[in-house]
Amino acid sequence: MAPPRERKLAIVGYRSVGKSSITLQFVENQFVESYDPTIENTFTRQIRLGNQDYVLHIVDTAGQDEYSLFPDSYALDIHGYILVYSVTSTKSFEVVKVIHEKLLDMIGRIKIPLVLVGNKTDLHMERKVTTEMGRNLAKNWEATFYETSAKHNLDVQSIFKGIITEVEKQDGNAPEEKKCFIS
Ligand SMILES: Nc1nc2c(ncn2[C@@H]2O[C@H](COP(=O)(O)OP(=O)(O)OP(=O)(O)O)[C@@H](O)[C@H]2O)c(=O)[nH]1
Repeated sequence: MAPPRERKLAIVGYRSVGKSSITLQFVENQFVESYDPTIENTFTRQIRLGNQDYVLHIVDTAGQDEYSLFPDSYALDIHGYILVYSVTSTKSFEVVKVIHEKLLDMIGRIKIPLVLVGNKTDLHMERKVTTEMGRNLAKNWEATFYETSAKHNLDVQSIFKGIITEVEKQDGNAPEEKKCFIS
């Protein structure tokens, strides 16, 4: 079997949308109710997609707003981006659009491997951003769209499977098989 491919992913979005919670669910199968703002952490986890192993380095970034300067380092060695908003926050949905613009500007390419994620779907009563709105935005970007609940571990794994597929596509290696085995 081919040696594992190392891929570095950045998870970005407005404050408190669940970036750390998604990362923690994926890497450690845990959910924490309390909120502790992130500065920056990198987590590592291995997954298998088709016949290929991947070592994923996930950079859990600090929450941004529309005025934040996007750190230059996020343009350098990142293979793919996970853009997250919360379905309970219109503001976070607006901010994710600004972040997308900044990313395109900074990287200087129209197409970069990214996925769009609407998190906190378990908070039905507090929902402000409809599935349709998220889907339309992703369609504009030609990106894959997921709605997730980090709390209930709903579709969290799909995000990582999806972003790897995007990274491979843009490297010109479409994975033979879409199945994802988590090891
Ligand atoms: N109900 C619910 N709460 C969530 C979910 N994901 C995260 N939270 C809560 O939302 C708060 C913020 O979550 P974090 O994962 O710290 O958010 P973050 O985007 O990393 O925040 P920053 O570090 O400020 O950027 C915490 O209290 C979490 O418990 C979810 O899917 N459902």
